[in-house]
Amino acid sequence: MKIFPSSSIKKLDAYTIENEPIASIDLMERAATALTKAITDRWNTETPVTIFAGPGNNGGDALAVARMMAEKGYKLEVYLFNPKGELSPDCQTNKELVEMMEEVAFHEISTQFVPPVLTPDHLVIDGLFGSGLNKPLSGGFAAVVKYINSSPAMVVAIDIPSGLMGEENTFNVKTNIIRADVTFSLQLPKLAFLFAENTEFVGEWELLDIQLSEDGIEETETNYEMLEIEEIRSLIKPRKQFAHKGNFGHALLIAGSKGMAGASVLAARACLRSGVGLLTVHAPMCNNDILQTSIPEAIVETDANETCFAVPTDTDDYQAVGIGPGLGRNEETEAALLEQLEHCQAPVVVDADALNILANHRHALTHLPKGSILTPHPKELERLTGKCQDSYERLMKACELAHAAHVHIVLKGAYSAIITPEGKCFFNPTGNPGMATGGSGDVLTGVILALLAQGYPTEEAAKIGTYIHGLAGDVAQKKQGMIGMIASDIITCLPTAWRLVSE
Ligand SMILES: NC(=O)C1=CN([C@@H]2O[C@H](COP(=O)(O)OP(=O)(O)OC[C@H]3O[C@@H](n4cnc5c(N)ncnc54)[C@H](O)[C@@H]3O)[C@@H](O)[C@H]2O)[C@@H](O)CC1
Ligand SMILES: Nc1ncnc2c1ncn2[C@@H]1O[C@H](COP(=O)(O)OP(=O)(O)O)[C@@H](O)[C@H]1O
Ligand SMILES: [K+]
Repeated sequence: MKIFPSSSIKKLDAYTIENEPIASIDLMERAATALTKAITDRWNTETPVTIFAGPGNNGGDALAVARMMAEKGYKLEVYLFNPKGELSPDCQTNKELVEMMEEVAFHEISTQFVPPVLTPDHLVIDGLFGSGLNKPLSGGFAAVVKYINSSPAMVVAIDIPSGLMGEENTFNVKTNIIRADVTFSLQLPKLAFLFAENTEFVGEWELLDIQLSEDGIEETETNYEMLEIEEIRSLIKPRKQFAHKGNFGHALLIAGSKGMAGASVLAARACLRSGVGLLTVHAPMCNNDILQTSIPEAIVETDANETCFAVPTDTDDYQAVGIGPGLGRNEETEAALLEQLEHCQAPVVVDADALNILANHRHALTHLPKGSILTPHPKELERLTGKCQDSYERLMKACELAHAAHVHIVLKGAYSAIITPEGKCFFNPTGNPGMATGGSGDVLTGVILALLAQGYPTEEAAKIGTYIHGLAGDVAQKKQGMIGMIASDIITCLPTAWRLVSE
């Protein structure tokens, strides 16, 4: 599913109007019908409703919703803010329609606004501004937003909370943005919904289908997309009847140190549960017995060092290498890692301590093996790129790094972003906060390593791996609950996740 910047949404709207064809006012009617259904499904006619409409088409939507809800018997009060005496044509039409309805208490505000009483029973519908917002709210509009935010009422935002920009909010005035409980967004999500710091404004969000032109969506370019199960399913290669383990690659995992054998065990198990033909784990001598007993399916190659990775190994026989989980950061490991990466031909998944070491040797980032993937969580990314003020800036910096180093990046978190060197970002919808537990990232490294070893192109390996990892987390959450689940449960649920997307 594509995610468009606000500038493209207007064009898409126009494309639909021209090519469906449909009159602009009828498209608004369609949006209002979907909005009214979504609202009336959740709140009954007993709910006192106060609607705040702005001068543009977001306000037009709100006024049309007011009319439709009044026709269903809701008791409504409507405030239309028109400080410049200028409404969009469709907003004007809907104003005239709602003004005529006796059952609606309608107020058009041009200067003085006496705020209505809002109780915890009230439902506020926010239709002040939508995707047409072009600067942070200020003055009278900011005052209205603050009033709504300070009230105890439930708030539903139409399309996007008023005051929130669709993409960048780094320099926005946070107190002047509506804090919605629910946002009903039209057709497609906004990029801003995917950032942690905006949940306080967006609340729970739901998409409403208003049948914007499929051709228009297809033709309009965007750098942002949400992964969907159909795409992942189409990427997974079926196994041939006479397939043998040689067809599924030999992966090398360089992981673990004294006290952190667990990270290597988790990554190795996840790799084996993701279809790899053979797996060799390179580990310090002290972890040999642990690995041999806990993962009989893996081959263990011991480092000459007792406690950490210190001697680079030959990678010629491997199709992919995973490096980092539980590696530690001592000097010997640092030197070994840099040398290992310099001489490696196969694509590498670089995670955890390997990323932290690279943060101190940024020059090495630019000559990673072709097809490599970095899998940082936000803190690891900032060690590589420098501090970021918010998720948008972090995403932009990750894009710059992917471009400069010519690597793919999986920026982890809720809605993990898979970023290509060309600047495309694919957001992952699977996963849940139960995965915010030590070791979950090691599992992801193992899954992506297995896919690279099987010969999946880098972008596909990152997409499939991230999606499956989150899906396994969702299956684990259903079985164990968010609080009780641990990273090993994600591994246990990988087979079910694979079945869900491949059968
Ligand atoms: N995209 C779609 O698919 C559809 C969009 N519709 C609605 O139309 C909305 C977009 O409508 P518009 O483009 O008219 O945009 P808005 O309704 O967001 O308002 C834009 C107007 O507000 C002014 N404005 C922008 N920022 C301001 C600020 N900080 N302070 C004061 N005034 C400001 C602009 O100059 C313009 O006049 C969507 O959010 C949605 O609710 C629906 O009616 C139909 C379909
Ligand atoms: N709230 C969440 N929603 C979805 N996925 C999450 C959430 N929290 C964590 N995850 C996923 O769990 C993994 C955590 O990785 P990481 O932080 O590296 O953990 P660790 O270092 O403990 O292995 C990532 O893949 C991340 O996307
Ligand atoms: K709004």
